[in-house]
Amino acid sequence: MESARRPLVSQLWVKNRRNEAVLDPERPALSWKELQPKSGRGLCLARVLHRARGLIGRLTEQYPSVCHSVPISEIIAVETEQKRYNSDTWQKFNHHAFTVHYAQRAQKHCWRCSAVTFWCKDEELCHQWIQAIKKLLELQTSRPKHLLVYINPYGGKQQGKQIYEQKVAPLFSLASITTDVIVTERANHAKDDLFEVNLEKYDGVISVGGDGMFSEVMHGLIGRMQKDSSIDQNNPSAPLAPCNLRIGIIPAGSTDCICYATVGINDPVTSALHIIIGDLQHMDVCSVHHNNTFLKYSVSLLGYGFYGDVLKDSEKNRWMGPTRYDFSGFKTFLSHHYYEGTVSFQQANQTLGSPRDKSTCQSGCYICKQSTQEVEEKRKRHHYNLEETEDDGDWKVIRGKFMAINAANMSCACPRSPKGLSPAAHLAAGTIDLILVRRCSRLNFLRHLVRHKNQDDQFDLAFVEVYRVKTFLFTPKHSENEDTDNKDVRKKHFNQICNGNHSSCGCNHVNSIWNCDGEALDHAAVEVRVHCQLIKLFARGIEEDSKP
Ligand SMILES: CCCCCCCCCCCCC/C=C/[C@@H](O)[C@H](COP(=O)(O)O)NC(=O)CCCCCCCCCCCCCCC
Ligand SMILES: Nc1ncnc2c1ncn2[C@@H]1O[C@H](COP(=O)(O)OP(=O)(O)O)[C@@H](O)[C@H]1O
Ligand SMILES: [Ca+2]
Repeated sequence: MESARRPLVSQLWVKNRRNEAVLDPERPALSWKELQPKSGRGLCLARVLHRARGLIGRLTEQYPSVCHSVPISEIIAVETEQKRYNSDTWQKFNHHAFTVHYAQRAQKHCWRCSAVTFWCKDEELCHQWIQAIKKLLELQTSRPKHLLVYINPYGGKQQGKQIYEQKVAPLFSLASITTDVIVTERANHAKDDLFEVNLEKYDGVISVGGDGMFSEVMHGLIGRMQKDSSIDQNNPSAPLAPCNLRIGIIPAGSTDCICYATVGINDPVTSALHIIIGDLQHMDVCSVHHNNTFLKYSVSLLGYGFYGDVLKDSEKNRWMGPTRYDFSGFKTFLSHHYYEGTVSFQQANQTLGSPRDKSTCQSGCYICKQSTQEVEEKRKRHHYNLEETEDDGDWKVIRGKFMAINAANMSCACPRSPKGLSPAAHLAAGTIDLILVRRCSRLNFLRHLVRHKNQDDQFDLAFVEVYRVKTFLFTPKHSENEDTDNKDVRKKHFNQICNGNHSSCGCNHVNSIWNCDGEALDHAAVEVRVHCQLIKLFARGIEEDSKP
């Protein structure tokens, strides 16, 4: 037992160079460092070059005695080397080699699967190393072994199936992860399936597609949990049962903001590696109700006005792929609509930070960690039927004319806006950032939009307000029935680019619609409530310094 904790230290060869390799179960990490060749026994060209490099390095103080180190938690697999090296190396080491595959940070937030082959002088040493690494890998208990995968073949650029088969499946198989793969045949296929399937045999569910596909998987899992726990989703104040299965996202959609904002990049290989090593990121979920009827859950953006109109117009042009949003965004910008209504909300406790904070939510975020403890205590109290002591503040009511009402449950960072709609929003603090953009000129609205692309503060404008809240209500000024009936009111909302036939401008509504993670809601009047850390993802949040 004692020997299992001692480091394994051996001389192994990497690319024909002698290295000292150390497998330290205490750290726990695998490291290797090139050893300088011994003097004497003649001078071969390699040795001369090596010495010269050492000398130059010492003179310039950059001798490359690089020590490579890989945490065990980031090793993907270890395998006996098959014959793929030139026969010289193969002969020299009598065929004894093993290869370690590991996750390596490439560019910012982008991970790649790298491999290093260690050559051993004898078979026993080779076997000892492979067994020692495998033993440490077995201790990585958070890694998934069996996954259920849903692929939307029509998301984004319709590449979901190819992305999964070419970039992800080979990595899963290298890591000995087994999968049941379902290519969806219709909308809601994944969601409906998750209500029926035996989930006990899986360690996680993977969504291959965009935010809409993720939303389907999430609705399936959350809905199934509530059904199994006899919780009525129509009750807006019911404490929901959390989902134990983690969800993984392989980005293959149009915005992929849930992936981008939880991993830092929308890259299928990076996401696959986070899944394999069993990362964990808790995430808040908003429930949306209308008149005590459950409508939907949201994790990224709930947007009324501008983003609702963009969505409505873009659905007609799905054939354009992700470009549909830019096209409809441009059209919606020109149509320049505002909507009247009342927003009421309770501001969150100040310990949960502010949307104007300069620091952002990152891996190991202390505000989210604090919420983890609170949510655990709250669930315990609920389990033992103890009373809740909510100290939420007063309700604030704002009546007005809005260009946009955006509720960001996370930063909503995506390739279109790398810092997102609310750069300081938290992934798991149990809060939503409510952004109100009041009626303003086209130029001012453009100024606000442009700030999503640059470093300027998009909230530092007189017509923009932002609040950190736990719950909010929205009531449109005009009743929802009017929307389809009252043509006179519609006319009041014409503007210079709308010629009155409305077929192209999409402005024939007194009310806008809610864009809920890219899906349209059927009602404008909504009650929204955040459920702290309801779901878990195979991710780790944004790493501060993720350079190689
Ligand atoms: C002048 C440049 C202005 C650029 C403004 C970019 C703002 C981008 C904010 C993005 C927020 C994204 C929130 C994410 C929501 C997603 O869950 C959801 C679903 O994703 P899925 O398709 O993967 O399933 N996606 C969406 O609803 C798409 C929202 C995209 C909106 C793009 C708006 C482009 C606006 C362009 C205005 C151009 C004005 C030019 C005037 C000269
Ligand atoms: N096989 C399918 N056929 C049609 N629609 C589907 C299918 N599978 C999933 N969907 C639906 O497609 C919509 C968009 O999916 P998503 O993955 O978000 O792509 P995008 O990012 O391009 O919008 C979602 O509403 C999802 O429910
Ligand atoms: Ca979508």
